[in-house]
Amino acid sequence: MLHSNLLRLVARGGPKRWMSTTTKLTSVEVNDKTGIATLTLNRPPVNSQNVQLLVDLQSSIGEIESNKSRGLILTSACSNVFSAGLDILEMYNTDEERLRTIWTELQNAWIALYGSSLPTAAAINGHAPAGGCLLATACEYRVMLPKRLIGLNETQLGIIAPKWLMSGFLNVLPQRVAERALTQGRLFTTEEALAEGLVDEIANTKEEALEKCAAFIGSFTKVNPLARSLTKLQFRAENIKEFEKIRKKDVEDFVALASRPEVQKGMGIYLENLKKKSKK
Ligand SMILES: CC/C=C\C/C=C\CCCC/C=C/C(=O)SCCNC(=O)CCNC(=O)[C@H](O)C(C)(C)COP(=O)(O)OP(=O)(O)OC[C@H]1O[C@@H](n2cnc3c(N)ncnc32)[C@H](O)[C@@H]1OP(=O)(O)O
Repeated sequence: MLHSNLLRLVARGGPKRWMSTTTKLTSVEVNDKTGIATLTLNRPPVNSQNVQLLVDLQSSIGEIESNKSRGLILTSACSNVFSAGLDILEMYNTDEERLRTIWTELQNAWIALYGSSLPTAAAINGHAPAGGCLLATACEYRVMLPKRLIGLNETQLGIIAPKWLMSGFLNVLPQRVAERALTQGRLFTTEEALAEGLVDEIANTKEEALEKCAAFIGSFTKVNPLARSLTKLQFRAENIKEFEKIRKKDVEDFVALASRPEVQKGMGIYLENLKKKSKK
């Protein structure tokens, strides 16, 4: 009781310490009382994942791990979007080297989060399609605001999510639900996501979502951290091993796919539609 009251107090603006951070598109704040770090994605308007955001994310995860925080909460500074996934503008009309860098940094960011030994939770305070869902499902626990969308919608864009990118999704959904959702490119509403187990709780505000994430991380207070992390990593080891085997080839596969004229044309149309929609 005392512990959860403390977490609530702290999440509402109790004593906080800003850590020195050299990154710009992510920030890290460690709560002095709980030792829990909040990692905020800060690339308005939609936290689309360009190379810089992905590099900053890795650097912030590294910073949190080396500062021995008790856990990591991933959230967004954007008011209605957790992350819109990969920055399509960066993948459009570019050269192979840039595509290679984008994909390598996405892989690096995913493995840093998925393979983190710390307890991790996502406070999903907005939509989380594609790469946004990837980051959320790399965490161990998800709390989401109502009436937002989450899922891997790649097939809707005519593209295929590789196996490693589905790992987190497959960790939390029954195979049958995951297969159907992935083939349909389905985006779940928060309420549907809760019913299927894609998210663990719903919160009405970002503050409440942070509180619930902190309570999840607080649930490990009495568990030996080494035993906890080794147990977590045992569950994830197979996916990580499979990923390591194919990661180089996966970069080349992505570059080949994303450079295809018809895929580039599709991206152009998708971007145009996004822009038209946002002007309405
Ligand atoms: C397409 C990739 C092709 C080939 C690669 C091949 C295979 C590899 C597998 C790839 C695996 C991962 C893929 C991805 O992550 S791709 C990205 C998929 N993301 C989406 O489909 C989401 C698109 N965005 C939205 O649906 C909405 O923006 C969202 C998130 C629901 C928020 O809605 P809203 O708050 O109303 O905001 P707007 O739509 O008005 O957007 C504001 C502004 O942002 C621009 N924008 C949105 N999303 C992206 C994006 N992902 N990349 C770049 N830019 C984006 C949007 O155009 C608006 O711009 P404006 O200039 O008009 O203000």
